[in-house]
Amino acid sequence: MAATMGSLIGLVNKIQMACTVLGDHGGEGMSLWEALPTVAVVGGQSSGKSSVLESVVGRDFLPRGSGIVTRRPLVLQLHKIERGTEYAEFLHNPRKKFTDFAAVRKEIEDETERMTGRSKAISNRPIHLSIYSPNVVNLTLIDLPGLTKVAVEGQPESIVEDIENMVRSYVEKPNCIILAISPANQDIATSDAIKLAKEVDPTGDRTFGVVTKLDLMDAGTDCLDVLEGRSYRLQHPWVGIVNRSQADINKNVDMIAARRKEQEYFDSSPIYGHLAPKMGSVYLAKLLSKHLESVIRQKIPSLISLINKNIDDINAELDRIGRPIGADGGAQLYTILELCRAFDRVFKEHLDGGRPGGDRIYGVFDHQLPAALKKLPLDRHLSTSNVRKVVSEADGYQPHLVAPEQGYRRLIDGSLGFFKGPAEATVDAVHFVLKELVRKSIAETVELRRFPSLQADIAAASNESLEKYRDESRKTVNRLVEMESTYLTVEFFRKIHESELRPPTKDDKHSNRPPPNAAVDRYDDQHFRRIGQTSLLHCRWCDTLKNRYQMAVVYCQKEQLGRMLDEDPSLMEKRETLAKRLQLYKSARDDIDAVAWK
Ligand SMILES: Nc1nc2c(ncn2[C@@H]2O[C@H](COP(=O)(O)OP(=O)(O)OP(=O)(O)O)[C@@H](O)[C@H]2O)c(=O)[nH]1
Repeated sequence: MAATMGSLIGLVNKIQMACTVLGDHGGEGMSLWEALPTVAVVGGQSSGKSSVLESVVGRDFLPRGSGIVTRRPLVLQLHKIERGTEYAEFLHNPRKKFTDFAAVRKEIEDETERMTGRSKAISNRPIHLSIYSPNVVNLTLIDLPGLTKVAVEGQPESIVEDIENMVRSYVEKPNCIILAISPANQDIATSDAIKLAKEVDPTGDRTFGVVTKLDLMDAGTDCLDVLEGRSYRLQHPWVGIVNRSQADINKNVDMIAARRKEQEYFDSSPIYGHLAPKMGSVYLAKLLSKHLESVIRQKIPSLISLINKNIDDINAELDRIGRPIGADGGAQLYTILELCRAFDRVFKEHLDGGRPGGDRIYGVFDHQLPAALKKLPLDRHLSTSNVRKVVSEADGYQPHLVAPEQGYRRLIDGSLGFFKGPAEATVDAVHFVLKELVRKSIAETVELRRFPSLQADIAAASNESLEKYRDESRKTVNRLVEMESTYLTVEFFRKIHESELRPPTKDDKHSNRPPPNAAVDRYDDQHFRRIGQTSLLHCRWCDTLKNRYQMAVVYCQKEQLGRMLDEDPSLMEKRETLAKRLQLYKSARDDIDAVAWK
């Protein structure tokens, strides 16, 4: 890994900003925020926290005042730029570039109030401030409210504990680098910062001890025991600082001048002179930056795996609840058509194989219909006695030459009438199978799951089509039956006549065909049996009545796109959030890849 130092910290800055957009400030579970190293400035009130931060930055920009000034964590990201004027930017107002740092201070105050009101309450929602300057090192610092021992006027008693809890919630994270500020004019043993640091980081691995107000120590006392690590041992060297005094601030001594003055203090100090190169705010900034980089470097593999895990989790969740759909009409129409195609595929698989259910249609044709046809009372209708009755009623006793035409017509019409029942029942049976398959296909189309309205619409459109096709099928089969009746043409009777006059063939011996001369007796049983059999033969031919069902074609109406794609609003919102998170995690991963493997 040949990543440059600056780019590593720049990367963390970027990911931290992403976390803020994600609303991820730590808390439940292992968040990305918690995985990132940060530097938190901790100390008692008036210990000099703001002063240290400002001298690290080299600018005055933090709110000043008595009592509790810092009431929201301030995430301060320092970005080193090569040249140009320095400026500041807030994440809550990213379009505005601040070049006036007094305005930055004002905005911090205003933004604090926006969250907490004018009260002296505190909030753990951080304010994000980025400062771009040629005079800073890449560093992310978090300014936290000062630890206090007593609540002041207007503050609830719980404030002491609330602040401690908030500060603790930051510094107890194993990735937090603690900048513990203690004023030199107080006993280090009573330092709030050291007390808390000791509690959350007993080995002192991630605590940087900073002693302020060295210039304010009583004459004849010094802080060498602390600065040389004898009073309280930490893994990192202690750094002494001399900030601007209140008098300096009042005189508007500028920061650059203050840094120079600080360096002069150490260089010329008879007590601290030997430590001079390792003292002061400039050195502190470099020390922190270097440490932060080495920490980030170690963290990269675990950061990548955490991001990958988050991406996997979000993808799984999105697969479960569905991915966001486009907002414009064209995209929605496309989505709907895609969904309809998905449904169509499932439905066709049911019909053509791949999924069960379509075979029941063949069952209707192969079993149900033949069984019903077999049960038709044709034998009774065409029994000799009924044939005699029908023929006698239709043609009377008028002698008919060969075939009693009216009688034939009535017998065949009557027989064919029986076919209508099973034919319509077949249409209905197929209709119900198809309807059931539509229901099943909708339920089985995974893509449709999130769109209850579209499901209902597809069901309605499909059923409407099926209903239409049922009517058409009924008409068609009835028409087929009627066509068979009108088939009794002159030709039909001529053929019967011819067969009556034809001399008997060999085959006739085994048939019931009477000898030609029997035709003379027009009223014997043979005659009527023959009429019955001819009618039956004709009707049996009708068994081949073919069903001409057309499978329902399902289509979607283009109208009502919005209504069809309406979803549970909370689900929609969740999906949008997840999609946004996913995008941020992916870009964070890209950033890491770009820095880590450059
Ligand atoms: N002489 C001198 N004064 C200092 C030094 N550090 C801080 N001060 C002064 O001490 C006062 C408090 O300093 P701040 O930097 O505001 O302290 P803080 O810890 O941020 O205070 P709160 O935000 O109120 O908790 C200011 O008047 C500073 O000028 C220092 O090293 N030397």
